Amino acid sequence: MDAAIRINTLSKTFGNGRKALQQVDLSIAPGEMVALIGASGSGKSTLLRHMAGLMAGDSTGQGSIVIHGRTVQSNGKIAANIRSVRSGIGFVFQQFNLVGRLPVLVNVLAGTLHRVPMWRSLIRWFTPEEKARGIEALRRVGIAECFAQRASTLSGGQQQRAAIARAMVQGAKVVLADEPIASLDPESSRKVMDILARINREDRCTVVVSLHQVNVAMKYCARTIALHQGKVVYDGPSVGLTPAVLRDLYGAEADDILSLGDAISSLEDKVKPVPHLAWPTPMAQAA
Ligand SMILES: Nc1ncnc2c1ncn2[C@@H]1O[C@H](COP(=O)(O)OP(=O)(O)OP(=O)(O)O)[C@@H](O)[C@H]1O
Repeated sequence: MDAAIRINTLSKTFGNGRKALQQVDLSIAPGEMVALIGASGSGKSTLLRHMAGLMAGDSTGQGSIVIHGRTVQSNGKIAANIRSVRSGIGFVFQQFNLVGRLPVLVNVLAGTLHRVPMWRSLIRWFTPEEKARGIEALRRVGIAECFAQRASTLSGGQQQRAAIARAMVQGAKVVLADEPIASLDPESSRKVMDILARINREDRCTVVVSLHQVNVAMKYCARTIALHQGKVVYDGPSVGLTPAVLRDLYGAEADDILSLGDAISSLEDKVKPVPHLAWPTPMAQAA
């Protein structure tokens, strides 16, 4: 089967000479839910932004990203039809990216804007069917009753759930979530992760989620990709990332990723771990 996401030899060097990604090669199958972990500065956000075509990689090599057979970027150039390619990619940001003064439902329906004519998007006129779809997405994330409220009046966790509802309405087959629980309390974190797991399971949506802590990755994702200084240092079953392996890969920085005082570990008994799929031998190399 064709990969949902294929990344070939992608590198990114910022203007200041910082090598944020180095020769990244990855293939993610349709319907996978994959965690991207790594210490601060390891390149997680940069990689997700490249996948969404929000940033172009280096043009000195053969770097490319293809999502569901459509080129996002190739050799440092974002595809000319990126708007159309991006319509199949939902992006969930750490800071939600909702328009605070607009009602929740309008924010969610922004996910349909690639499909509606420009004049309708300008006056924010949506058909009853579109509104019903938006309400249904809000129901699935558990905040349908908030549809008419201004987005700014929602809690952080509710805003993040609205952001995921926006990706659902968009009909995204790939959802990229960049540290979606980094600024949330434990209970909200659990709800957001549960919703990402549900859209993965029920909608067969491919989900790539960057996380700081490996214990959250283990609970929700069968596969983890670990980055260190822009390189993929581990790609395999999440359960394989034992403290010893993490210390091998990250040295002293492993404590950051292992931190067990975080959010979801305190809710351990409430969260059902995902069944771990059989996975080929993990790729691990010295950092
Ligand atoms: N616009 C930029 N210009 C220069 N360097 C950058 C830029 N954006 C990111 N970097 C650098 O690239 C590296 C990777 O950053 P990135 O934000 O992708 O890491 P991260 O793993 O997402 O970190 P965090 O967990 O703290 O969000 C870091 O060293 C960062 O300082």
